[in-house]
Amino acid sequence: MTTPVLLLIILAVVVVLGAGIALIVGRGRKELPPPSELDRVTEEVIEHPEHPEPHLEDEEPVAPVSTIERPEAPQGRLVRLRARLARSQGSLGKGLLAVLSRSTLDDDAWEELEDTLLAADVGVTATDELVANLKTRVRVEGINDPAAAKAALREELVGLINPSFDRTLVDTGADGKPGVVLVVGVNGTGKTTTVGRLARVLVAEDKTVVLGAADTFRAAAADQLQTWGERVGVPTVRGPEGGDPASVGFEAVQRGIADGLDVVLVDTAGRLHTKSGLMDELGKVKRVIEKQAPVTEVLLVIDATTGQNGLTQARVFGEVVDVTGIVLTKLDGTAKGGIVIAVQRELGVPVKFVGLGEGADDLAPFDAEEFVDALLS
Ligand SMILES: Nc1nc2c(ncn2[C@@H]2O[C@H](COP(=O)(O)OP(=O)(O)OP(=O)(O)O)[C@@H](O)[C@H]2O)c(=O)[nH]1
Repeated sequence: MTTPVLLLIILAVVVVLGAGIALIVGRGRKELPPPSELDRVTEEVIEHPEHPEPHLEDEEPVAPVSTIERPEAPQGRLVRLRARLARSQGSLGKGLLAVLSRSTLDDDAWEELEDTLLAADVGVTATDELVANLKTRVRVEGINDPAAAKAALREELVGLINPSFDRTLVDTGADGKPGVVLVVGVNGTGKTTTVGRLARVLVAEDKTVVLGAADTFRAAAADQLQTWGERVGVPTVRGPEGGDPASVGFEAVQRGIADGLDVVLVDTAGRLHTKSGLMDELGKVKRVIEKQAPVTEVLLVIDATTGQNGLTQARVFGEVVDVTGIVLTKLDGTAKGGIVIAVQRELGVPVKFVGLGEGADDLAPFDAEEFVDALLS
């Protein structure tokens, strides 16, 4: 072999080897996050050593929602939902009115009234109170016609639901910080749905919002929340599946402060009130969030169809996180609207919203008089 040919072969081998090495090195580099991302993660670990897990927003993107919706305006929503409430609680109202429209209110009639109230989950003490008050009024005021009896029943029911409770959502923060709303409850009560619907209510009021997906048990839950947000153009802060929920709450509020937003809505994982470890974790979520800004509202979501169990949940959650308002969901799926009275008594805090269907705007602010009127319509 001549020297030029030998040189050519050596040159070709060097070129091929060089290209191969460059390819391998290039692939290795691709797997590292960009330097700016690494810096951010490192900073977070240094800043919050108690939550060492890095949190990347929108880490697992879900399919983007193409158009941003305009949520239903409050007025139209109320008219529509009032009718639905009347339909769902119709049998309770009819039952009560049927008893009161009798020509004589004898012991049997009072007993029947009592049974109807108990069957609607009003609770024993509230039922006893209502029946005793009505009996007295019938006697003292000489009520002897159905219309007057209905008016007295209306007043007594409104009184039991306590119209003086302030039922406005406390979503305004102090010192230029956002309002922070923490949404808690047992599994499947409708927490994520409620956060999504509240975001829509706030967007319809022209407020700026960020969502915190502190349900890190299931990636699907964070996806679900993110989709709710995307539908109305609201961002979601989320963490890795199985990560620290307190960290996600902390970061969501941090984001709310940094971006000068009005409200941070934090969704939490469903937890059984009987599991003390999970309840402790919830207490921690609130404490960690409050390193950034005070939680202005803790909403406990209760499924109206769960009856007595809902009351036990209310008691235990109330002990751990100072519940300030109740959201009663699935009221469309039960005629046991009396739970409104029972749960307020149990916790001493107002029902602020009721869920009346599976639609995106099927959440209504609760109002004592409207509720009773719908019941007795
Ligand atoms: N009929 C009716 N269904 C509702 C209402 N609110 C929520 N739901 C339904 O209840 C189911 C559970 O809702 P989610 O929001 O996923 O409940 P969650 O509490 O976040 O559930 P976990 O994260 O598993 O604890 C969904 O199918 C909702 O559509 C309501 O007011 N009426």
